[in-house]
Amino acid sequence: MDTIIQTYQLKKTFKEEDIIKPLDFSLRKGEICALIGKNGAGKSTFFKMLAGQLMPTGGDIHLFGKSGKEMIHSKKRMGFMIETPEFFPDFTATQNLEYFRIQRGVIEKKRIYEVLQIVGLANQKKKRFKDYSMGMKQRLGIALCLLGSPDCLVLDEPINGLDAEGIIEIRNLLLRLNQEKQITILVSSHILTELQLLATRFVFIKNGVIVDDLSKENLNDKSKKQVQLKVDDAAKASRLLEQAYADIQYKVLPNHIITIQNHVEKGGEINRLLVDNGVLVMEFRMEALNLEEYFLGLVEGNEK
Ligand SMILES: Nc1ncnc2c1ncn2[C@@H]1O[C@H](COP(=O)(O)OP(=O)(O)OP(=O)(O)O)[C@@H](O)[C@H]1O
Repeated sequence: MDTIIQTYQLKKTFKEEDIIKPLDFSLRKGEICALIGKNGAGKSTFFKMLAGQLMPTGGDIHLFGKSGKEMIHSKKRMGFMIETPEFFPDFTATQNLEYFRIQRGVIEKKRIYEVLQIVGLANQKKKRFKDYSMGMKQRLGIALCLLGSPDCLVLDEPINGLDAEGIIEIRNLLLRLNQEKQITILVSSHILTELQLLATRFVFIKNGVIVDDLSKENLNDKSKKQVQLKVDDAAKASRLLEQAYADIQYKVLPNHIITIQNHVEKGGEINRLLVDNGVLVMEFRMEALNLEEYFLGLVEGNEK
């Protein structure tokens, strides 16, 4: 079974507003898939439907190939962290996990020590939860997800609010879980760069719609620099560019600015082409593409 999560036309409406538009998504075994979207894009709503915390308005969910009542068994193979769990502030990690172990019916007590070992909290046995750093709190949340020995983790913004050190801790932990324990991971964030070093696949969500779905390699290609030009006649410059390069990818932005996403290595040649044909080039620069704006479609302009 290579597909772990599959949704078919999954939809959620709140008060007649479509928060998740009919959405087809699949998570394949072994992936670390990042779901990237601004606040309010619908990430938590989507995850809550996967976890069974929210009833979909329409569509279907399959987990490990099972849906409906049969999905109960598949759920046991999943670990969800949708909101930071309510841990007892005066309890230690062990005491907190013992409470949830009993509540969730995990038989083996020794599993607590195993998961604390995995998340690197085994040597913090005496510290109370309220004295934990944000990173440690998140790691305990992940330890709780791991109690039932899941094959797949679904984590909603586990890096949110962490400092640089905390981000590295969680990133390394998730990489280890994926590589050493073969756990498939679906993780969300509203900041692409937080997950850029972690994920193998990037899915961008905007207003409840998946607007792009890229492998790590595709994303790296897109991260290349772009050329930005300010000209006196954007329409003429566009015509010249299209005549010279049939496959050119560019956008015309307000104020006669043109950005070019491919052929960036030919910057000098492009400049000469425009100038030789009577276009005044007032500014010419190479800049890194703001991937988040690009993928979430925030950049205004006439996309070719
Ligand atoms: N129970 C609810 N009733 C009505 N509207 C809701 C409810 N839950 C979420 N929404 C709305 O759905 C939209 C998506 O919210 P959601 O929490 O899924 O977004 P998100 O991408 O996870 O963002 P964030 O990172 O801010 O949590 C928001 O506009 C939110 O106000």
